[in-house]
Amino acid sequence: MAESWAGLGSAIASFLFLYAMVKDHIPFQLRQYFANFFHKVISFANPYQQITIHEYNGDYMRRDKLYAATQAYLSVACSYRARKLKAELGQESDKPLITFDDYEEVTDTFKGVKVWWYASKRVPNSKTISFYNEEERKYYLLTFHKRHRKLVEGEYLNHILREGRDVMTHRRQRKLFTNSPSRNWYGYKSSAWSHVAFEHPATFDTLAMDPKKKEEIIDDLVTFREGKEYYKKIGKAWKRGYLLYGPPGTGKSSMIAAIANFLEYDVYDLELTAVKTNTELRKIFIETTGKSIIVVEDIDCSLDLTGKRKEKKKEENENEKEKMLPGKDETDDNTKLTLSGLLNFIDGLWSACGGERIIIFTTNHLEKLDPALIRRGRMDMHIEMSYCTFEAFKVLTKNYIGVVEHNMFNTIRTLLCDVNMSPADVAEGLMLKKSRNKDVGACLENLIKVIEAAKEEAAKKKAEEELAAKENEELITDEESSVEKALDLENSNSEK
Ligand SMILES: Nc1ncnc2c1ncn2[C@@H]1O[C@H](COP(=O)(O)OP(=O)(O)OP(=O)(O)O)[C@@H](O)[C@H]1O
Repeated sequence: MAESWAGLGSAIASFLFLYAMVKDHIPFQLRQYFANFFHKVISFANPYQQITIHEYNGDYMRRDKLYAATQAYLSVACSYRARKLKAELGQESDKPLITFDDYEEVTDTFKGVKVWWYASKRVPNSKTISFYNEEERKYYLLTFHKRHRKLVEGEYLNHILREGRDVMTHRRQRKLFTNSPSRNWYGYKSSAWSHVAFEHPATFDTLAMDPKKKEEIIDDLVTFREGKEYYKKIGKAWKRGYLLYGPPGTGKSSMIAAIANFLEYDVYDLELTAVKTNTELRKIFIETTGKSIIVVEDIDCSLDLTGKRKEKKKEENENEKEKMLPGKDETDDNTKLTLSGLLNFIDGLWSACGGERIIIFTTNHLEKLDPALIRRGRMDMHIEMSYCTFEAFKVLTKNYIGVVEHNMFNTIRTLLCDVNMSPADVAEGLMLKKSRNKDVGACLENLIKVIEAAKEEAAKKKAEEELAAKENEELITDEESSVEKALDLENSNSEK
């Protein structure tokens, strides 16, 4: 065997030597013909096939999406098998991406089939004087056996795309958008949204509320996140609306942050009072992306029951009321933002625009909202954020002072039943402060004082209200009796 390999080696060497000698005397076309012929022979004999995935294709300004997904996939799936690794921080990310270095090869196995990945780059030829400033062109080379071609093309590449996108979603720096118009650095392209990094720390663990209700919400979110096929099957847009209502300081904004962190979505904080027309609302919406939450906080302060803008003059409002009834304002698209514009936005355009979007309205006054705005189907889940219950209090003590049980808990439980305290007020009372020597007992004592003061304040307010109501009642009774007396006098005079 060794002899035959040695014979083949020397035959090739002799052939190459001869070829080098006569190469310059062979016409170019013939040389080309030989090159093609050898290439065919080698391809025929080689049982392996290769696919190249370039970082930049055609449009050099844009990174190829398959390349980016492959890089993300390989960083998680097989980079640990490489000897040399490299780390980089992408523009859209806040976590370094660890992948295998150039000229490294790793293997992957999909459905029992082994494939090879090789990272490489094409370095520009320094001898060539190029008009353009040529840069390195990176690429991945995927090698697999020819008999697995169908599996690789049909399933493996899709698998990489899907998994890679998931990895990118987890790693990306999430954003908080607000609809204050801005111009980006391209100059020619203006955007309806400006953004900052979304870094709110609230999670469902830090949220103080009834644990059962919390479970229900998490369950609903998970069902939504995994419901792509289901929504498709039932012919509904992949979207969900949540209405959060409750008094100030009960955690509505914290809940939005917790949802965004749980689903890893971006947040679009829509300031409706800054939107002038229905057309503008549509334009703003079209610029949002999937995997996002669109939030309208204090919806009752943005639009009133009939949809008229708060700041309009009274007499204008009278005319507008007519026009702004749902379904009547199609011609007004360019002149004002209306309730029906918002309803159309939720039902029509929003449904038509891609999937995986959540819309959240918050309000302190549920009773002020138009039922049409919050009916099921538009706002699928109504979530009440209530005053601090004992269960919610325990979540706060666990997070704020690290205790789940204490002999002062019973007193606090009784007090919380007697008075309406928002979780924000309770949280403030529990804050570990230097003045309290960061002592748990001192914090709880302080909280008891705060709740007692609130209780006293509430009792005082109630007494004042009762007194005012009584005085009002007496005033009405006095007025009624004087009117009656006046009538009696008038009647007796007329009888005379
Ligand atoms: N349920 C809660 N769980 C944990 N922390 C809470 C909760 N409610 C309020 N807080 C604390 O109080 C602060 C204010 O709460 P948040 O802004 O979420 O209330 P809100 O209901 O949105 O108030 P508003 O209606 O005034 O906007 C938060 O930063 C948080 O620290």
